[in-house]
Parts: sequence; structure tokens; C-alpha cells
Amino acid sequence: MIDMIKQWRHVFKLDQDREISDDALDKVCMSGTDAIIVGGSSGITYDNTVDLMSRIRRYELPCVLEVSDLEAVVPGFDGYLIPIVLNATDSKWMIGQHQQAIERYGYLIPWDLLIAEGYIVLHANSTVARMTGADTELTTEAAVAYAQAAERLLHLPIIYMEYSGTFGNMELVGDIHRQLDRAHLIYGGGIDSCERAEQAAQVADTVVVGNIIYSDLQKALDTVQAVKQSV
Ligand SMILES: CC(C)=CCC/C(C)=C/CC/C(C)=C/CC/C(C)=C/CC/C(C)=C/CC/C(C)=C/CC/C(C)=C/COP(=O)(O)OP(=O)(O)O
Ligand SMILES: O=P(O)(O)OC[C@@H](O)CO
Ligand SMILES: [Mg+2]
Repeated sequence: MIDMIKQWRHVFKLDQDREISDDALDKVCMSGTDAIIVGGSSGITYDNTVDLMSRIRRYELPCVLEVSDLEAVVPGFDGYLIPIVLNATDSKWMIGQHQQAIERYGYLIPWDLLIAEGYIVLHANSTVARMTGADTELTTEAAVAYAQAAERLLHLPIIYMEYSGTFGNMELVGDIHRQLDRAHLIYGGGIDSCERAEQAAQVADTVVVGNIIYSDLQKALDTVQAVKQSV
């Protein structure tokens, strides 16, 4: 799994709780992006996850589920990303939900397909920050320390800097990237133009584009080349 993810430069994140037409989905899947992540922080159900997965499955690109609700874990994805919110104030989002999932469904879990992501949630006014009670007011030193704790103590293979809904601080993303030795750095949040996509591509290993798909599809599609051309 991690070897596959390490190849990804650009990824679209599609939200099960949002409508996307067949035509728009076709353009997203044929855009040249490296993969699709299916995920969102609210309104996620088994049915809307099956529905979106089966529509994406008509295409050849990798498709993984980012698990945010235990009731909506659907078999058939290429892999399962398991978020661990490092700066959550409620431990349920760090390990509590995970413990419950394993206690209930451990015998069913295809462990080879699961990969943990150490999330650092940095946009205070986002659903995920409110839901997890994330401490988003972090100094550079504090954010770097979270990333290093995740990489060096917990041995998490992925650090995800999550600014969902707003464009983040690229200097901070770059600072964290420079301090990581092995972990793969994913950036997501507020990418709505080629310029922003390129800036994020310069400081992160993988760039995730989400919301703009639903408000300006062409701008979303243009981010693919912007990321891929960036060195
Ligand atoms: C065969 C098979 C697949 C069997 C299933 C076995 C099984 C049950 C496996 C599960 C194992 C496991 C350990 C599951 C973990 C369960 C769980 C619920 C963990 C909690 C995850 C977590 C911390 C969620 C918090 C929210 C979060 C970080 C979500 C990630 C996605 C995200 C941030 C989206 C952004 O949200 P969006 O809606 O786009 O936000 P905006 O409104 O701002 O756009
Ligand atoms: O929706 P946007 O703001 O592009 O963020 C992408 C992704 O990081 C959300 O989890
Ligand atoms: Mg979203």
C-alpha cells in the first residue's frame, strides 16, 4: 500500500455526501490524476459509499476509502486510509474509534490493505476541526513536533496536513517536510487554482484536491497538470 501511495503526486478526494454527475465523474477519473480518495467528515453512510465506489470502479485508477465512520466501511476498495488525528483534544479521534473498530470487526480486517495517516488538522473553522476538537493554534515548533512524534515514535507512514476548506501555510508545510525522514507528506486544503496547486506540490509529496471539484470542475481538472509539472 505505502509503495503505491508514495507514487501519487496528485489525488482527487470525492465526498460520498456530495452529488457528482456521471459526466463530471468521467472527467475526474480520466484527468490523469494518480488516484481517487473517497472520504468526507459528515453524512457518510454505507449506501452512499457503495454507490460512489461502484461508479468509480468503472475506471482503472486506484481508489481508496478514507475511513471516517465505522458503519460505512465497504469492501472492494484498493485500500483503506485510517486517519489518526494527532492534535485532537478528544482521544476518540486519536485511537478510541480505532480500538472499537478492531474490537468489533478485528476478525474481518484485511490488515494488508489498511494504512494509518497521522492527521494534523489546521483549519479551525472546518467540520473536521470542530468534530475532533483539534487544537489548530499550533506554532511551527509544535506542529513539527507532532509530525516527528508520528514518524519517529509511532512509525506512521503518512503525515496528512489538513487545511480542508482553506489554503494553508505553505511555509509551515515545507518546514514539516524538511523535518521528516521517511514519512510521506500529504497536503490537502483550499486548492482552487493552478498557482496554489503548484505551490503545494513544491512542499508536499502528494497534493489532494477536494471541494473545488464541486464548485468549478475545470479549475479542479487544471490542477492535475499544475502538480505534475511541478518539480
Ligand atoms: C473487508 C473489509 C474492508 C472489512 C472492514 C474491516 C474494518 C471494519 C476496518 C476498519 C478498521 C479501522 C481501524 C477503522 C477506524 C474507524 C474510525 C471511524 C476511525 C476514526 C477516523 C477519524 C479520526 C475520523 C475523523 C474525521 C477525519 C479525519 C476524516 C478524514 C476525512 C476528512 C478530513 C475529510 C474532510 O472533510 P470534508 O467533508 O471534505 O470537509 P469540508 O466540509 O471542510 O470540506
Ligand atoms: O476540499 P479541500 O479544501 O480541497 O481539501 C482537500 C482535503 O484535504 C479534504 O480532506
Ligand atoms: Mg470537502
